[in-house]
Amino acid sequence: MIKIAIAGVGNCASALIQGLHYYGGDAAPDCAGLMHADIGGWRPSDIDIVAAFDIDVRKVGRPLREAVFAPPNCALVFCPDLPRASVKVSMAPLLDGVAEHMADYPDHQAFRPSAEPPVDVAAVLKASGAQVLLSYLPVGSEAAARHYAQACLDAGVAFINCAPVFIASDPAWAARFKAAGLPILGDDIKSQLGATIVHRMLSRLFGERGVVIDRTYQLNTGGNTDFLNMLARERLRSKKISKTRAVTSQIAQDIAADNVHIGPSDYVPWQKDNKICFIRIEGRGFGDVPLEMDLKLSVQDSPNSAGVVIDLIRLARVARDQGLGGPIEAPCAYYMKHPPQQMNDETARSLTAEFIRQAQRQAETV
Ligand SMILES: O=P(O)(O)OC[C@H]1O[C@@H](O)[C@H](O)[C@@H](O)[C@@H]1O
Repeated sequence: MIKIAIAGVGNCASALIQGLHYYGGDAAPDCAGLMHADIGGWRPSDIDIVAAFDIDVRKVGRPLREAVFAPPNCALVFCPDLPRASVKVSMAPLLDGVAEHMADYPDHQAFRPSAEPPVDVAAVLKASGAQVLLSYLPVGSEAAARHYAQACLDAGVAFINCAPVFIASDPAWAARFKAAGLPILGDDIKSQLGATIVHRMLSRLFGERGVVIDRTYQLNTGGNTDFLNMLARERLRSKKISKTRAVTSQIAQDIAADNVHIGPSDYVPWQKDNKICFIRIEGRGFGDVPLEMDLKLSVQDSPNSAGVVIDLIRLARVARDQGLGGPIEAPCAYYMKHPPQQMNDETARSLTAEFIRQAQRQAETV
């Protein structure tokens, strides 16, 4: 089994945990909806959650199978019956890992930090036997993200950083993971078929077809706690950088910062976990003649993220077994918005495929 721990029992954790059970049962024998059924001999049903951390009184102390459906979680329920055996959610140190603006909206006013004393994260990781920690902290949780990264180093655990806090892409942190012989995959999850991958692919297409991009925007609205938290503009610094670089790295020519606007745009409570993205690209083609493209994408945000995380967990385990420390470059570039090294998605995909093929070969010879 691949033993994982989860920091942050929000909508993304809900979708992932439902997915683990969904793909472990008879519901999807053909594995439709997965990018990879098997990575290095590991299937989704081989993933076991051995520890979970949160701070919300409605989740802490409860079995994870119940906590994932506790408010304010609102992810689509596509697999309601989760197995009985499940860990209890531990109280994490508060730090800055608390979403903002919850007092302003009725659905969120019941939020309180649990009165339970916070656990020692590294000690819980060690005692649970976790091999990989997944960070689903709210945007802007700079101190909390570093706390979990340090706990991974202390406990000998691989780290997957789904949040837009720069750890894998910070050379100092990357070096510390490398020295410890522990893989790190980050930063900021790029969803399975979401705003970033679509905007990147289209930006690249313009360049490949000789069309100059003059201006572009990506506006996103949603109604989950992630979007609520992002109303706090001061928490958005890294997120804006991450999302913007993910796209501008794919634009063939230099483009002035003023001509690119990418970000979370508004919180619309009734949208719940439905994220709606509007992309506009204005360019000039043959004869300098203008053209423009508008696109609307509507997705369920959390399953869209889980479709990527389910690969990353298995890649982290494979890398850990191979003794690879530090950021694993190709999967970081393929699955994350702000990797240590940006690549185009075609290159990142083929290098990741090669990494998986090698892991498969090793699994077959064992
Ligand atoms: O759709 P994109 O642009 O790839 O971004 C997706 C992800 O971005 C992360 O920052 C969010 O916290 C996730 O919930 C989300 O799935």
